[in-house]
Amino acid sequence: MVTSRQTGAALSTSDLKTSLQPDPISSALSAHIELVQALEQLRAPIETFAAEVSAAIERGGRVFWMGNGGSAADSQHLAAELVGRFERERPGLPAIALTTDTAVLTSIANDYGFESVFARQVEALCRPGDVLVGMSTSGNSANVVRAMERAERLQVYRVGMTGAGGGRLRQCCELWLEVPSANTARIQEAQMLIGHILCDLVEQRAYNAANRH
Ligand SMILES: O=C(CO)[C@@H](O)[C@H](O)[C@H](O)[C@H](O)COP(=O)(O)O
Ligand SMILES: [Zn+2]
Repeated sequence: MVTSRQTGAALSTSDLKTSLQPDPISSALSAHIELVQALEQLRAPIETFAAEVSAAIERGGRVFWMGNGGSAADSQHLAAELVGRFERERPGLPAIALTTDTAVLTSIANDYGFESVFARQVEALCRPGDVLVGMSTSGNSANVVRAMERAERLQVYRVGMTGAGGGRLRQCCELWLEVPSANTARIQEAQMLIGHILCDLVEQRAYNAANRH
């Protein structure tokens, strides 16, 4: 069996199909465009996502991001947009990616196992009223699921961003954003678009608050 992940999940039929396409460029572009158009159906959950993140920040909370592989990079990218700047000048916003500190990640993985790398950080850093965002294409990464379960006990607002179906992550988050695709790369592209829209909405609110007279 062809496997692609640490989780041992088999490559999906659509992943395999993509590698056999006679015109991979056109097929990737068409699949991307079709998926982006389908994101209109996520308008309401995206608005809720932005409202929850803004409300958490306004009450002194923080937004934490986590994920594996491409989703780790995406977590860092989105945290950076909020701490630094997206498109407007406004105060820095408190966002933290749980994927960055190699000493913390390796000590937890070495002493407790890789499945605990995010959960242990959630236990140490998250407080009631914070937001935790889990980015996963399968929804089945054990370290992300375990961290969400830990966050529930801490009264942290939990957002799951997944591909079609949502895997195990769907069950343990309060807000679920489902990108309707089974192709890992296409899901990640759509998740970054959702993330950038979120940054725009949250930043706009922070900008308005900072410039109110
Ligand atoms: O970026 C890619 C594939 O596009 C990979 O690095 C991918 O993120 C890794 O295989 C992850 O381990 C997949 O985890 P998940 O999205 O199922 O939670
Ligand atoms: Zn990728």
